[in-house]
Amino acid sequence: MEEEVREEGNRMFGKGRWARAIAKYGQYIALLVGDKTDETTRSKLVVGYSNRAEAWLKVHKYVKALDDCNKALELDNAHLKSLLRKGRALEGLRMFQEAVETYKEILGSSSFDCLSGSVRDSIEISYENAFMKDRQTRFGEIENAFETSWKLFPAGPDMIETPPSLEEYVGPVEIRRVPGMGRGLFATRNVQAGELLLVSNALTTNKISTDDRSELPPLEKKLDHLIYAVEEVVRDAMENLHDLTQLQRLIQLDTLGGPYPEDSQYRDAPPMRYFTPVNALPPGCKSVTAQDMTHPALRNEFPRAFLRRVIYERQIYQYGKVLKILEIYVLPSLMNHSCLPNVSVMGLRNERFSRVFRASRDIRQGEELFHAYHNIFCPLDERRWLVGGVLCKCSRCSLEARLLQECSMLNYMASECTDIGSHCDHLSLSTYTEEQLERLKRRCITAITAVGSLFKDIPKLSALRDDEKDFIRASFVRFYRLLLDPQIKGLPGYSADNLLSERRLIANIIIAMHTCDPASDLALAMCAEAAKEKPFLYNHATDSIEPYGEMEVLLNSGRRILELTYGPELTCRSIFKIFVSYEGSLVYLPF
Ligand SMILES: C[S@@+](CC[C@H](N)C(=O)[O-])C[C@H]1O[C@@H](n2cnc3c(N)ncnc32)[C@H](O)[C@@H]1O
Repeated sequence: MEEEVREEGNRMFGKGRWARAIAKYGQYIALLVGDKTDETTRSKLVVGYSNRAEAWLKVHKYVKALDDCNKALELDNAHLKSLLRKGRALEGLRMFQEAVETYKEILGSSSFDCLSGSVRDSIEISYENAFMKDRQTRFGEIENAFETSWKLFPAGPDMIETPPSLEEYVGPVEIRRVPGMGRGLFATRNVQAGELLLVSNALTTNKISTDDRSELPPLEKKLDHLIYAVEEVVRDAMENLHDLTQLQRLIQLDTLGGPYPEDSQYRDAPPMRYFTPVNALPPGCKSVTAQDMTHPALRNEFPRAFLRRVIYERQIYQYGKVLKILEIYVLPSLMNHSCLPNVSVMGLRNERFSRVFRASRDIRQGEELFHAYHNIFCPLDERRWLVGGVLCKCSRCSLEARLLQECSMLNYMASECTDIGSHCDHLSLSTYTEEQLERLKRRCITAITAVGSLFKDIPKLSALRDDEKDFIRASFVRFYRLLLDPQIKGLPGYSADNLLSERRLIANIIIAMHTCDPASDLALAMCAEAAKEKPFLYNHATDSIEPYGEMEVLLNSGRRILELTYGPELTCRSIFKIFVSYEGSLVYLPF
């Protein structure tokens, strides 16, 4: 009788009807328990628990799967299928260290050699993957993941199409309150340029199809998606209480928008353990507890109106338009913005939308961490309100605001830059007549010359430090970008030699560009179509331009440029997107 029930369970499993299979295996187990002393019954029970575990795995109920595996292993501690399923359940719970131990047990078992070659191979691969993920979670060792995936493909920009899947990592980072700015992230120790700070995966993402003509406006869809995502995570965590971490992260949903004094109850600086993977918690530090569940966010009590406003304000004020994609990152959402960021962000379009945060220069212990929310290569007026609808308080904006007030010529150049930009934004250059292009080009050339002389002729500007000059010049990058546009090629009256005289600026800007995502796009646009002739490299140390010919040399020079920019102690050996530009050619450098 019980065998019929088990077979029915197997049939349901074979048809992919997981819930039915789980119920049938449950029935099977219920018919057997009570008489565990009998050897045959014990082995039947092992199969029952183990099969149900497999069905739980199919529906991603890892705690339940783990529980069934443990019950099976209590009865037969050498049952390989149960050990294997236990390993997968532990991986599902992101408990990689325990998963590694479990796979090790299988590899060391006497019956391992009796398995078929392909099963042995797949177990070895599972072990290696879990090992790699464990190292990623605890030590931020993500280089292996890159190397493995990158090695599979030929070098070149295509590499970005195959980004590896990464586990989350929390490095030397802590949350602190920042006067007048809510909370921020800070370095807990001295960090070298290039060091990994965080790897975060999106809590939820929402793609909005552009040609969707349904009645619902995109914003409403995002809201629905967000609410659905909140409900899903809450529901899942309620059923699966070991996985409270994700739920805890929802506390941070309010960081999506600007400051809301009336919502101050939501705006605590939460403890880091909410964000730290279980295996990476310091000894003695407890993971999330049921007590932590008292926060309104965790009971999904964010009012819809609140979420709506959060999304509206982010969309309209921060970006000035409705975004096509909404991704929610929790810990990174506590990082404030600066137009002089010290953190670079690399977004991977893998299935979990991983974001990799690294120090883009040396950072001292206790220093606040900033990344750039938006394109920082435009004049102050275009940047200042892009920080969630509030005025940017970063040091670059403050200095620039003062200088623009005091220096009418700089002010004029800023409006000229914005005006020139509007030509590119609103009307594709390809629709311009020859004459219009020529006029635009001349304006750019005049502007470049004028910006160059500002820093020589105006005492307030010539007195600035070199780095301050550079970041103010970076606000006028558009002039250069336009001249590198294929539509405006030729440049009679403004030869490559002239441009080269501005190469120090260009080199600096390009180096700065990879410190933030949107700017990297700009670098790409700026460089992609440009001359592929002999490239040059700006050498900070000698303040000179060095010609390079060979790709091999370029790879080395990419590493060198980082060393020169960030200091010789650079130890980072991971993959970086580096744009090295010399008269505009682009190289995508893995190292
Ligand atoms: C993604 S959150 C960052 C975390 C935020 N400080 C918090 O406590 O939730 C973005 C918000 O932080 C504040 N903020 C971040 N960078 C800022 C900056 N440079 N100037 C002024 N406000 C900033 C703004 O209120 C912005 O809407």
